[in-house]
Amino acid sequence: MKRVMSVATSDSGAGAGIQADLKAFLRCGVYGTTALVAITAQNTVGVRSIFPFPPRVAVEQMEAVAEDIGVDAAKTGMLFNAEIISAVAGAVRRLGIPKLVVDPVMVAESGAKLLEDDAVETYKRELFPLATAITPNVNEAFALLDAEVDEDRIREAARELHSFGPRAVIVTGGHTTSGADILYDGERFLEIEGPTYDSENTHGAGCTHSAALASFLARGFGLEEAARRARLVASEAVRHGLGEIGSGAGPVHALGAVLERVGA
Ligand SMILES: Nc1ncnc2c1ncn2[C@@H]1O[C@H](COP(=O)(O)OP(=O)(O)O)[C@@H](O)[C@H]1O
Ligand SMILES: Cc1ncc(COP(=O)(O)O)c(N)n1
Repeated sequence: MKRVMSVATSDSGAGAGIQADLKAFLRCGVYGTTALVAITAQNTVGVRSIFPFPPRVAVEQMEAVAEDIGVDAAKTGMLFNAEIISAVAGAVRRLGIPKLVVDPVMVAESGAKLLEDDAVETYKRELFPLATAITPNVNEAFALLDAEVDEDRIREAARELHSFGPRAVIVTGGHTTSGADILYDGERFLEIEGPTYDSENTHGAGCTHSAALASFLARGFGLEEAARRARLVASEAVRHGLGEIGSGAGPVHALGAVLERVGA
């Protein structure tokens, strides 16, 4: 079984973050491990507080897992500050993690800020160059470039983000009119299309997508096929989103489609 590590933050409501990643790993047929960098006190309505760990906490977890269990691919989620991003980048390099998906989480579905302002430069300088793919949503793509969101300029934004060194950029389409994820690999653009559901229960969609992408890369699929499968897993999770859990945006349900198929 392939081994995929999530380097991310805990969401106490378990809709996003490390908890969403583990559910996605299970859904995608890989063995999931975790390196926690921070804890949020969070529910479907909002984020009350954020407690970051000292950077070495993340590094020691990454080393412990790599030395015994191994890491075929990793994803990063909410990393919160520049020190943590820098320490994680150092560990990815030293441990020789072969495939890396960087989901530059900046703002929660509920509106809370999940990244300190001065951390954007560290992402671009230290972590993006190590990434197989970065997966900003449309708001994050433009925020990383300090630009206003403009749906007609997503391709330009992807091209500019590619210049920071990731092998590919996938701008996810959950908040765009077309709903397609836009993949740019430095040579061509691909529209990763799929069903779009009219649902408010999308808390954790981005986390599920990046964890699924890392899983399919670990399993040996090429980037395009992995991106198509990740789009499908994320959209299925949205389709089965749990409106009855909490009073805000309900959590996605990564295993919903699988449970439906087995009649559970
Ligand atoms: N309403 C939806 N229907 C189907 N797929 C969706 C929907 N919302 C998001 N997705 C998919 O979930 C993944 C995450 O997208 P997005 O919502 O852009 O990220 P984030 O959760 O980080 O804001 C993408 O693959 C996107 O296409
Ligand atoms: C710990 C953690 N990580 C990531 C997200 C983003 O997920 P979403 O945009 O779906 O709120 C979150 N809210 N909390």
